[in-house]
Amino acid sequence: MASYATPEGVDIRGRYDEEFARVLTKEALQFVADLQREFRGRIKYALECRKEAQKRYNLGELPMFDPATKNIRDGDWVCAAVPPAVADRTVEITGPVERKMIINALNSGAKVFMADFEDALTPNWENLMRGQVNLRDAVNGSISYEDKVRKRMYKLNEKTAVLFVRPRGWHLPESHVFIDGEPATGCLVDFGLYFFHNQAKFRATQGAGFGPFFYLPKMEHSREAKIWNSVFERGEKVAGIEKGSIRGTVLIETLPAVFQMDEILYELRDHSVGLNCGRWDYIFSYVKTFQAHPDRLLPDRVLVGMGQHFMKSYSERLIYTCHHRGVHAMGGMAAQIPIRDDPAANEAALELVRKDKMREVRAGHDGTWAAHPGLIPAILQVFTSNMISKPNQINAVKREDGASINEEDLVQKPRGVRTLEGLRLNTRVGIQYLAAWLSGTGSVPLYNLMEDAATAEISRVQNWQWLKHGADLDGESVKVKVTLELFGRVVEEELVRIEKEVGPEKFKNGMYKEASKIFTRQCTAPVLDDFLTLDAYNHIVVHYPRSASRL
Ligand SMILES: CC(=O)SCCNC(=O)CCNC(=O)[C@H](O)C(C)(C)COP(=O)(O)OP(=O)(O)OC[C@H]1O[C@@H](n2cnc3c(N)ncnc32)[C@H](O)[C@@H]1OP(=O)(O)O
Ligand SMILES: O=CC(=O)O
Ligand SMILES: [Mg+2]
Repeated sequence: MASYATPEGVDIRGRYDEEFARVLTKEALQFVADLQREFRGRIKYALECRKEAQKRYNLGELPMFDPATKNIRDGDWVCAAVPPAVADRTVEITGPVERKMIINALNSGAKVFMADFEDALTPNWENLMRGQVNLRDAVNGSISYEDKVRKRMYKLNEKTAVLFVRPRGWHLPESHVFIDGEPATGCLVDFGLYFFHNQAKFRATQGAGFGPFFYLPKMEHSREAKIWNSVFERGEKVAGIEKGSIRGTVLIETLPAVFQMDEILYELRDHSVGLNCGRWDYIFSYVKTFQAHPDRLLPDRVLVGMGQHFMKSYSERLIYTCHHRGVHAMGGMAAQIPIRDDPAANEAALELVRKDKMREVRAGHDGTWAAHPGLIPAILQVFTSNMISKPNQINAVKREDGASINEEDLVQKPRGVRTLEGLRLNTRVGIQYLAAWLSGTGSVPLYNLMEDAATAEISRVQNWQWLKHGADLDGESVKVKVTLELFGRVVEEELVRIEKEVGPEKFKNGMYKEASKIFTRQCTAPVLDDFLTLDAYNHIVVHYPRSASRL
């Protein structure tokens, strides 16, 4: 049986495939193994620090600005100049590293495409390795895809979006790649393979001498940004390219990170191209951080938007920080997507997206995200007609008022009602998302909204929080408390509703029952699981020669 040629200490346990073998070369694996060996100690320490910080929040502490790094916040430094290739980031489309979607996204008219190994992707072996093959072909310009059923051929246009790649967060292991007897760190595999194969071509064709470009997710502290900075420096050294060639935009999508924005930019100051408001994970992180604070229960998920004081404060402080340091302040993702079969509903969804983007551009954001190509013309229109300067507003909108946004603003309790329908919707969405994720699809349309790992996390932790603290639900004629009994009934009833909605055939062949088990266990766990996908990951690991997964 054919197998991968691996360097000393590296063991590939995923399926062998000739195409994958062209990515998993001995030299590329050596690069990944070197990264793993050099940084594993620091990564473990950073993850331990997250746990320690959480213990303090559980004892009642609130996240805050660190007095020890006041000099960095007060300092008069700026990040390296923005590379010309990414000066204009008015609209960025995002999507999983799936072949057809990569082509569609690069051709979409967006300025940037963020190819996602993270929130939008199930990190199973096939998706990850095909994703690497697809990105290599995309950077080469040779990517194509044939839809045989629709008799349609996909290939790249003359002009395409600039590619950014988002590797997984620090917490996710890659259990198909063992290095010195331990699973590799997922993001080092994603970064390492992509960088090794594409860095030279990318700089020559897309980055005008700079790149590759990355989005860096889910960090909680500047020490994690410092590790990424060292990883970038290591990559530059191995490739023999100038320091500052590689660039990354950090997603501010955890509550602790909002108090570290200057420090994160400072650590990455030679390699930064800004920050982005990862609003969905941010909401998830608010619940996680305050998991032991019964006075900070979230209202229904649909009510936690950018209008909540803590969310508004976060985006404005981010704009102020980025512009102060000379880099882009990127907006986030509106969850609405086009609704094909209902023009009125479609227009209403588009209007919500326009409103969200209007708020962002007026606040001073330099660009924003689109979940779907159908939204790009409207978003582009809102941004280009309302920006004070082009191609970005870095120097035009300073938001000096952002300096006075304080710790209280950033953690202010969200307002709104909690309802039984909220509990039901969380459950219905959480189970359906997880069923899709287990089957290999990491972003799905549900009830006319985009759902991915970040939005599903909100459903999970909100249910957990309401159960843990016995939240009272509003709007019922008699007082209703969220209890295990009530939740058990809701899960049963929502499963029946899901079966009705998707049909018995799809329900039987899908992973709904398995998803319901995992989701229910996580919502009722005595101690909150750190991540939905960390536990669920064990269910998608398939070692070769084939061993049974846990399902
Ligand atoms: C919280 C966060 O992290 S946000 C970032 C992570 N999340 C994402 O990136 C989500 C990206 N978006 C998507 O995955 C999809 O748009 C979904 C799942 C929400 C909706 O998908 P679908 O229902 O399949 O979309 P729909 O059927 O309308 O697609 C129409 C066409 O647009 C394409 N398309 C849809 N979304 C995208 C996208 N984001 N990028 C590229 N192409 C896309 C489809 O491939 C399809 O192409 P085709 O006509 O050539 O076949
Ligand atoms: O990654 C983006 C988010 O909103 O989460
Ligand atoms: Mg996210």
